[in-house]
Amino acid sequence: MSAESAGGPHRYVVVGVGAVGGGVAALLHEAGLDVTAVARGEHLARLRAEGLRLSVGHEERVVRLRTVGSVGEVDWHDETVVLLAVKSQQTAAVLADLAAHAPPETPVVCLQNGVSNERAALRHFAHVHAVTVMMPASHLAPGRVVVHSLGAPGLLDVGSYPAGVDAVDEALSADLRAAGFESLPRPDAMAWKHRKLLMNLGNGVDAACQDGAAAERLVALVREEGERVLRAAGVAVVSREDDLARRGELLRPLVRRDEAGSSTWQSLARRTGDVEVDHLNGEVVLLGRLHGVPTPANELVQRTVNRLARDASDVRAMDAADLLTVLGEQV
Ligand SMILES: NC(=O)C1=CN([C@@H]2O[C@H](COP(=O)(O)OP(=O)(O)OC[C@H]3O[C@@H](n4cnc5c(N)ncnc54)[C@H](OP(=O)(O)O)[C@@H]3O)[C@@H](O)[C@H]2O)C=CC1
Ligand SMILES: CC(C)(CO)C(=O)C(=O)O
Repeated sequence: MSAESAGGPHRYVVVGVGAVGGGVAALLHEAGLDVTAVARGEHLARLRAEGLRLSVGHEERVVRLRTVGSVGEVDWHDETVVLLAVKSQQTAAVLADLAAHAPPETPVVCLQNGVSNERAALRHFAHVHAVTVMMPASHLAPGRVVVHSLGAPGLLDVGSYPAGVDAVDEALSADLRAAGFESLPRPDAMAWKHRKLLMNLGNGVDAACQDGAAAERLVALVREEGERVLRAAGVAVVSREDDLARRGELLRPLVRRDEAGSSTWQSLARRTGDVEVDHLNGEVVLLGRLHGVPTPANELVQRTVNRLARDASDVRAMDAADLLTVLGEQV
């Protein structure tokens, strides 16, 4: 626990140590926090054999994390906090596993995009927390994580789900600050996550389509639908201005477009076979259906990106102009 921390000491179990989870686990570990990483496959083998090759900004080093191959191998304690950092389509399987092994009072923190993970976690665990993840990072090869920021490695504001701030939020936020992140406890974390959701509606287009004016138009369409749907659903969303003010110049990402795109681009680039789009554009589609708002652009992006993932297609192989034509739109 950091000296600043309140409500601890905490032991962090990070489930999913890819771009975000790997970066957070490594930096918390380097700050002296007790961290266990849960990984799988070739990534797990590399972490055990060679450690995590971590780049942050221009610096690179190897970080030796305590690593296990499943949550069943974790030595669970009362003070354990789970940081869930898998893609949203992987959450259900992880939660089922966690429910079988972790004590039910374990706090579960969703270090993820989208807004569906917290609700899913609450079916199994009474204490769920939400983090708005502003952290451009990539994990494109086993054993390797790159944090693309020249400023703070990430901006990770924390709050209780569905609302409020408790001692776990305060302690986690302090530990994240001790690890170099920018972080504040926030009682309205989900309003921030809904603003982030609107931004992430562009992830699928970034993964599927070449850059250019047509892609920009398609992103604008999915976001306009998203704004309309959230308004119709009466969901609280922080303003674009507040979001921009919070980001300020804190991150200064160094992402090179040829090296890593959005997290959905990375899933497609790694040919993982599945993508997060059902929990990003699919969230807008779901809310649209519940509230009688048409969402053709989000439906098309959802279907298209799922198909590309299933077919293990190349990234950015499509021309967004073709998708605009399907929608009866043009640049
Ligand atoms: N990357 C980024 O820049 C950002 C990502 N985010 C969000 O953060 C969340 C995590 O994304 P990201 O870090 O990119 O994802 P990654 O795919 O890079 O990392 C997820 C890791 O979890 C592993 N995993 C999945 N299921 C299990 C399991 N059951 N047991 C152990 N390990 C498992 C994956 O393994 P495998 O590869 O085998 O599937 C992978 O190594 C997402 O919600 C994303 O949208 C938010 C902001 C920025
Ligand atoms: C880094 C960022 C903001 C945009 O690409 C992101 O959230 C993601 O990749 O999912």
